[in-house]
This record gives sequence, C-alpha cells and structure tokens, in this order.
Amino acid sequence: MTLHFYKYQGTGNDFVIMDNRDGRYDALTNQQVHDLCHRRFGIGADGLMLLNTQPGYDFGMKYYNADGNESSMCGNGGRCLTAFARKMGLTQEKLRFLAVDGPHEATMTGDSWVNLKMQDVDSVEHGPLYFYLNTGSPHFVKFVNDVQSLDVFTEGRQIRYNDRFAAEGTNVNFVQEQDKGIFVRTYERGVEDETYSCGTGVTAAALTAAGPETKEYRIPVQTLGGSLEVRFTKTGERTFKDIWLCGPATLVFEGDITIS
Ligand SMILES: N[C@@H](CCC[C@H](N)C(=O)O)C(=O)O
Repeated sequence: MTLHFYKYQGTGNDFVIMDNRDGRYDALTNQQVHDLCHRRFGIGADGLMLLNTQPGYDFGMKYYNADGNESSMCGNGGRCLTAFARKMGLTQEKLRFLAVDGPHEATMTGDSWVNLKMQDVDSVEHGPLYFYLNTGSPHFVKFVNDVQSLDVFTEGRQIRYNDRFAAEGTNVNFVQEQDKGIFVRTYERGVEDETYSCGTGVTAAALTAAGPETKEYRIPVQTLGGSLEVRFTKTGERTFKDIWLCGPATLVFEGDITIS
C-alpha cells in the first residue's frame, strides 16, 4: 500500500498526518503506525494523526502515539492538524473538530500560528512537590530549579513507571519559573522518551504555575522546540476555563511511502 503523508511539527513535537476524509486509511494497523513513526526505519515522528470527516464538525482528529497505540488528546497535534486542515481547503476562520477528549475549536493567526481551545479543567491533585491533572491527557507536573541540566529521560521514566502510574502511564513534566513565564521539559508516555514539546503538558504546567488570584492569565512557555503561550481564566483554587494553547505549527515535508 502506498500512503501520501505530510510531516508537521509544532515546537518540535512532530507528526505524520494523512488525509483520511474518504476513509482510505481506515485499515491502518497499530504496527504500521509504529513503523511509520520509527526514526530509523520509518518517516520518524512522535505521533501520527488522521484527518477524518466528523458529522456536526469541520473534521475529526484521530491520534496515535509513536508506539502505534491510539491515545488521549495531543495539544500540539491538534494545532498541527488544524494547520493541515487549513491547507486541505477548510478555510473557515474558526475550525471546530472532535477529538478523543471532546469538541475543540481553533483559529489561525497568519499562516502558521494556531490558537487551540482546550477542555476546561475542574480538578488538580496537589501533593508534596507535585501536581497531577488531566488537560486531555494525564500530566504529572514537578517544579524544579535545574530544568536545563535535568536528566528528563531517567527521572521522567522513573515516575511514569512507578507503582501508581505503570499500568495506565502518565506524561511527566519538569517546570522551572523564569523571568517571564516558565520553561517546560516533558517525558511523554507512548513515545517513552523526552519530546521537544508537549502541548497538553505545557498547558498543565501553565495552569499550575498560575498565582492564587482568580483572574485571566497569559503564561509564556519555553520548550526545547520553541515558544508557546497558554491563556486561561482561573475560576477557583483548582478550576480553570477558557484555556487556549497558542503557538506555531508548520509543514516540514510531504511525500509518498510504500508499506506492507
Ligand atoms: N504530545 C502531545 C501529547 C500526546 C499524548 C501523550 N503522549 C499521551 O499518551 O498521553 C501533546 O502535545 O499534548
């Protein structure tokens, strides 16, 4: 089978994307997704997405992690899929799509800046030195003083595979406050490695970095792959609404690949 694919990246979180609005890639297997995402034997990506038709919405988003399994929401993926949908001719100013965690809306500023609305967050677990919350995907957030030099792979993996999280998995974010905003590095479940950026992780980190006041926040976020901004309204001690993940999403290349 020959596939026509597009490779996108959003702050270095990279994805293989295919236009599946006619259902031609419905039979893609988890093993094929894994092989396409492989960085040595395939195209190479942190995940793969299908642009689907979705009654009542402009499109549907199907997301797989690089390990080949379908997973929970991918924030950077949603931003890249929005830019791809625009390229495929969906030119409405506001695009509405359905993902695994529910409805999203997105707008674009210029050719490559995507503003993606995330689900409201209505609970955050706060333990000694950590937060745990779900922003479409589960995120463990730990504030540190040495984010640049931290061994994110080793420390993230220890948390992801500890007794509490081993079965379901979690993404693990290490966060340091900066002069303006925060720096975030993430170990991603399903990639089982540090990625250059994780959109739902950046969102989780920004919510937990907010001050105690219930008001609107705009938090600049730096990742290994570039800069994002998270805007939201804090409505209570652990509740947030109108959450927007904003940042660049661009096409890297497109091509054909033949797989068995
Ligand atoms: N990179 C994504 C998160 C993708 C899902 C995650 N790996 C999981 O399985 O929870 C993002 O940008 O949010």
